[in-house]
Amino acid sequence: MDIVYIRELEIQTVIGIYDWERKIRQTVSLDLDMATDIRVAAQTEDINLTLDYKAVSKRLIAFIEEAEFLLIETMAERVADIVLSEFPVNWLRLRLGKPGAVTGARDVGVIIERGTRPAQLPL
Ligand SMILES: Nc1nc2c(c(=O)[nH]1)N=C([C@H](O)[C@@H](O)CO)CN2
Repeated sequence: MDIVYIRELEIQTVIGIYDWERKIRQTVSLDLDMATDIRVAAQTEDINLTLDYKAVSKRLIAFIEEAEFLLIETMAERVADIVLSEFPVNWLRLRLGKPGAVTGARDVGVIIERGTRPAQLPL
């Protein structure tokens, strides 16, 4: 199994549990590893026969920009649901970070894996 990935996709959104956070937009940063099979696309050079990382990115930007979650956990679960249900992906690993949310830390966040992990995928 192969991986199509997105790294450090930064999106502005309303996110957070505190009153002041409900009044501003903050940046979330997203890394996504998506298990798929790239071999047919590699042979044909047909974008329609692979997982289009631009299409995934545009869908997630549109969703997250409109969202107003309290917790990044909730956002992460919803993002995973979208990717698994709308794109040809059986398994994913998502890192969702909120850079600058904790003084002294560059980034904080969650990492989740969802779907059926391909047997030959290394840890
Ligand atoms: N596990 C989590 N911890 C915290 C979250 C969160 O979404 N998940 N959120 C906050 C606050 O919104 C924080 O980011 C404000 O600086 C605190 N902890």
